[in-house]
Amino acid sequence: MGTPLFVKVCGLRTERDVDTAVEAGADAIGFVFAESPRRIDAGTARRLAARVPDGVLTVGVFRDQPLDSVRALLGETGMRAVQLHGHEDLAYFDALRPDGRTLIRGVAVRGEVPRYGERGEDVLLLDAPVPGAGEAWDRSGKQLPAPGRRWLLAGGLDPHNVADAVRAARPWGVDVSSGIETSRGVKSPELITAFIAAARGAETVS
Ligand SMILES: O=C(O)c1ccccc1N[C@@H]1O[C@H](COP(=O)(O)O)[C@@H](O)[C@H]1O
Repeated sequence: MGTPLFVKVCGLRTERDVDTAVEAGADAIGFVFAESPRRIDAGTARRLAARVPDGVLTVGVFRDQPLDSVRALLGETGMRAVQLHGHEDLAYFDALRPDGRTLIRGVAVRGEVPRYGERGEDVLLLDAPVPGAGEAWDRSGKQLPAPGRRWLLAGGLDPHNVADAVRAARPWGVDVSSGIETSRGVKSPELITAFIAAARGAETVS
């Protein structure tokens, strides 16, 4: 058996959805602070994050926001990881590194796939050109990160396609938002559970 697939579910906004994700075995739960229909305020994030057990990563998602406000929100909400999904440069990543949080670099893949580690990130997240839009990106002919690299596949995944996507791309993990929603920003407990089960199911196929 290989390394277990890392499963992140993103854009959760209610206690019910957080509890469902934890019970279903999510490895990470994303809370969006970037401009988005899924955006939540600091108080809500702090309350939701307090329900997440230690073994599950809480991830604050940001996009091209001032470093000071990102730092303040991370501290206030107790997030254990930060996902930077915009044009944040190496200096921006370097400034956050001493805080000791897991650094996730979200990249909208348009042309070539960026190499793992260019910002010193712990995890590289490869996403569609419009983050959180539920669109897949064209992976054909693309040089994906080497096996063993910590990278997440995202963009248009759902309970029906995640297993095939994992078998084809062989990522270290997966991330989903739209594919576990009934309408934009509204998560479905059934879809959260189905997604995590389907992703885990893909691990058993060699
Ligand atoms: O979800 C959002 O609204 C969002 C906003 C800003 C940056 C990232 C965002 N989400 C990320 O988008 C992918 C999943 O997208 P989808 O499954 O195709 O809807 C994932 O990395 C989220 O963290």
